[in-house]
Amino acid sequence: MDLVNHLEGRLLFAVPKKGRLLSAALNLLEGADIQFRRENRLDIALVKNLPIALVFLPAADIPTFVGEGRVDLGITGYDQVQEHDAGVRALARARRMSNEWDPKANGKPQGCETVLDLGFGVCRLQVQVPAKGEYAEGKDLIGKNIGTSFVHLAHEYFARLEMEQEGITNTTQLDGRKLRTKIIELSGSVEAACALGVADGIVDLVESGETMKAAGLKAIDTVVETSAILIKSKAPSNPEIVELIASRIRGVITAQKYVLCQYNVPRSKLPEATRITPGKRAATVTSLDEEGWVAVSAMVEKKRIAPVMDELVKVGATDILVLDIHNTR
Ligand SMILES: Nc1ncnc2c1ncn2[C@@H]1O[C@H](COP(=O)(O)OP(=O)(O)OP(=O)(O)O)[C@@H](O)[C@H]1O
Ligand SMILES: O=P(O)(O)OC[C@H]1O[C@H](OP(=O)(O)OP(=O)(O)O)[C@H](O)[C@@H]1O
Repeated sequence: MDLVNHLEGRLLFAVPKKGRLLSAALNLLEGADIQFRRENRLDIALVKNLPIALVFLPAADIPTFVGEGRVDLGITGYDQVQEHDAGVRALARARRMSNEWDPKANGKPQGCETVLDLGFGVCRLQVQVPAKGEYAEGKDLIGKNIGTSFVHLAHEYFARLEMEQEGITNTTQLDGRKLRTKIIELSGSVEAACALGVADGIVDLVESGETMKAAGLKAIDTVVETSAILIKSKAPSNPEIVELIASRIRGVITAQKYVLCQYNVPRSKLPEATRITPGKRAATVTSLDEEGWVAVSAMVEKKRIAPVMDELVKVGATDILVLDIHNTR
């Protein structure tokens, strides 16, 4: 089937085609009941049960497609959106410098908006240097070679440091600055750059720190803290479907974050117990057949459930059950 000719009237939703965000993004789609079958090697998949088409793109390109309004919705890293925005700022600066800048040139709304933090893909974009070397802070790298895939964020980071060093406080003077620090664009395995003599320092992502440690590097500063986000274009083709998808995904995320805690407690202890499990809005309290006892059910953050159960036992709760929540709205 020629999929491209079946896109008419469908909302386009970009999903990372590979890498760290792919499997969590696919889990979210499944949880939100977005049903599709992706043909081998095809980067477009029609959704069976909604007027949506999924477009599988590199995470780094998704902010461009969404920002230019070519795609309505997307899942990518906050770091990628920041890098894209820094690239747009760089282009605008270059145009201003060459007097080519025409603010009315593009009447269409540009840029993307964050709809939701998705809670996965959590890591930091950090400045890293050889662990045993002489560099201790970002400014020690001014004038040196920096390897990175995040060239625009690295450029802005070092431009700021250079300006600070020169006592310049007016950031508009970023325009037309020739950076003394050399930013070297690398597309992967950035950590190898120092050991191979390509760079004195790097700007790259760190999650557990294993890759950094294995490469004999240490972090000396953080440029951006990031996690996966749902973004939308400023003028989506169908705002109602965007809201529907956002609401379904929000429900899945909440379900993943919370468990349902149910227990019985003497009515006299109810105020203490509901202080421990206040619920999202409020705990649900029902009477039990047994005189003087009530049953309580409340949503509790998954990561807090063990201490919450300890506290409940202390105030006299019994028959405590913890249940997974499949979905919520
Ligand atoms: N170690 C990590 N832990 C958590 N999230 C990460 C990690 N590495 C990357 N990410 C997130 O996933 C996004 C995509 O990175 P990833 O390395 O998977 O890229 P990719 O699309 O496979 O491209 P590449 O070919 O450059 O590796 C990053 O922008 C970041 O938001
Ligand atoms: O702190 P850690 O848990 O070790 O994770 C950090 C690594 O993960 C990412 O790379 P990835 O493995 O996705 O491959 P890449 O280098 O090809 O981008 C990132 O670029 C780091 O190299």
